Amino acid sequence: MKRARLIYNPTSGREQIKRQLPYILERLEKAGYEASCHATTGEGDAINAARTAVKRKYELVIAAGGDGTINEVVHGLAEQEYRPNLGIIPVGTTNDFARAIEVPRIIEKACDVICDGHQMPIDIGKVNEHYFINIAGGGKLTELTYEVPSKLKTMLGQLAYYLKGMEMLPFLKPTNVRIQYDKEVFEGEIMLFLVANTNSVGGFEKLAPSADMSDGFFDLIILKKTNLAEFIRIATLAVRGEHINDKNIIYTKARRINVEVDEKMQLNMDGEYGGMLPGEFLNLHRHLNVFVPEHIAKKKYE
Ligand SMILES: Nc1ncnc2c1ncn2[C@@H]1O[C@H](COP(=O)(O)OP(=O)(O)OP(=O)(O)O)[C@@H](O)[C@H]1O
Repeated sequence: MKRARLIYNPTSGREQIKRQLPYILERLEKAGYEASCHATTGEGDAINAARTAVKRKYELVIAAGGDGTINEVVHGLAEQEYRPNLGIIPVGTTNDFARAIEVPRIIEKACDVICDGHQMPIDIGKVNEHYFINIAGGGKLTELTYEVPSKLKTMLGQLAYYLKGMEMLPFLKPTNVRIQYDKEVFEGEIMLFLVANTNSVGGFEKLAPSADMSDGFFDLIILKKTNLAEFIRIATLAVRGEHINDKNIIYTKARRINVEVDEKMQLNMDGEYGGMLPGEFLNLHRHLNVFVPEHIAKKKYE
């Protein structure tokens, strides 16, 4: 019999997952899985729970939580040779990745997606020893995000927050970097760079309009040094996806991106702290099989 392990964060979002556990486990059993679950206890625990599920050779691992929990589960699976299929139940405050693959935030419907059994092979990003499934990035702006008390989780969700809270903007400072992407190089001062695997980032659904999560490429966005007025203008354009042709933006596809920095720079991965730069971003092509709605799987992959 196939076995499924549900890894859930009991503190995610509005904490509705706990009440729904019997329902989820029953749905999995009906779909032919022997199902069990693990409640995460704090930072890093979902990584260990995913590693254990790999060791025990589960066929399916389900991450239930926000982007933080999903990132940790992806980390625990992606580093292994044997990788169970991944299901997502989006019950977090922010679920950009679930939105990218169109998994609904309603638990019953997310269970339908898993139990219907349509899968899609998804690229995973790796930088140094960290993994991401949605987006990574760096720059002073992304460092400021950790100081935001409201804990809006993804970087650009926080950018939108900053744009509302204008008092943060004067703190935006450019950083000197050398970014090598495939055979090209950018050297100079930037406000931020983003390495996107999907086009769904904190409400900016057109930030990386041509991102394709299984083409083997990242969408790289570099925002060069700008003044405050230009920065706000470009952020406004980004809402409509009209930033990509701006002279201050480099927008391109790349498989391998190497970032060198003058000063130390923090890395943001799927909205969480992801270690320090310098680093090399590698695209692990079609590295994880993820359950998606039928119409998404049919579009390209079946
Ligand atoms: N039992 C727990 N108690 C407190 N924190 C936890 C627990 N389990 C996991 N966490 C932490 O919660 C973080 C955020 O989780 P996640 O992204 O799933 O939820 P979220 O609802 O989107 O986030 P948040 O409530 O922080 O806005 C995880 O990265 C993890 O480190």
